[in-house]
Amino acid sequence: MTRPLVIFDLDGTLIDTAPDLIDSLNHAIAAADLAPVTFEDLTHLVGQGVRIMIRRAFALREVPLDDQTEERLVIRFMDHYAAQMPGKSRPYPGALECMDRLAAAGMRLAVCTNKAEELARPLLEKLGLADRFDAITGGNTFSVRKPDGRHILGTVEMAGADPAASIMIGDSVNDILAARNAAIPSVAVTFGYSDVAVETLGASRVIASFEELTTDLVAQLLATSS
Ligand SMILES: O=C(O)COP(=O)(O)O
Ligand SMILES: [Mg+2]
Repeated sequence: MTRPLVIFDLDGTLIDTAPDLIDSLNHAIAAADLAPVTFEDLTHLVGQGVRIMIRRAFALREVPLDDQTEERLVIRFMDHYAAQMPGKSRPYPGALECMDRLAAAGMRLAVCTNKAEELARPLLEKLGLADRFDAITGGNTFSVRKPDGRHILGTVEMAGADPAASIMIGDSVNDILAARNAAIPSVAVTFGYSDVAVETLGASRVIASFEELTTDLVAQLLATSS
């Protein structure tokens, strides 16, 4: 049997990056005199990478944003974020044990994030996690990104895995839609950065902690989808 591939979203799923995202976003937008954002704001801003996060912060404050300022603030964010990595970002409780358990059962792991690959990869390296994954793809790895299903399918291909033996774990609508568009099962976590209740996203399953992500659950979701 093909070894299953468990694909994790990064921000708000595998790693709690919110404190650093908020710090770097506030550092960037302060240069344009925008008021700082909070965690509650972040759940509406995050999900489509840095550029969209900055655009949404300006929209939130109802301040117009020209292309030149946008470019400058994207660089300001990226520089600040990269300089302090891994900062306060840590895997969610139970994430390491979960990955250990799945790997011990012969399952393979990948990351499919809308975070820029040049931020995602070093973050995982600095946390000592990068070697666990057969593929790490970001929002700029392909010409499309989540919710486009091809972001997931490209990740599966890069990992040398089979879409029919793959599942996606995520915290936001992008992850669950991307999984649906790739025709693979999905698991939504309740502890991430969704701006809506994850129960409404149509995931195959909802979990409140990584303890619930067992090898049995993965096997069960793959069996019912094939
Ligand atoms: O950084 C973002 O905007 C989204 O990242 P994620 O896809 O890992 O949640
Ligand atoms: Mg996420």
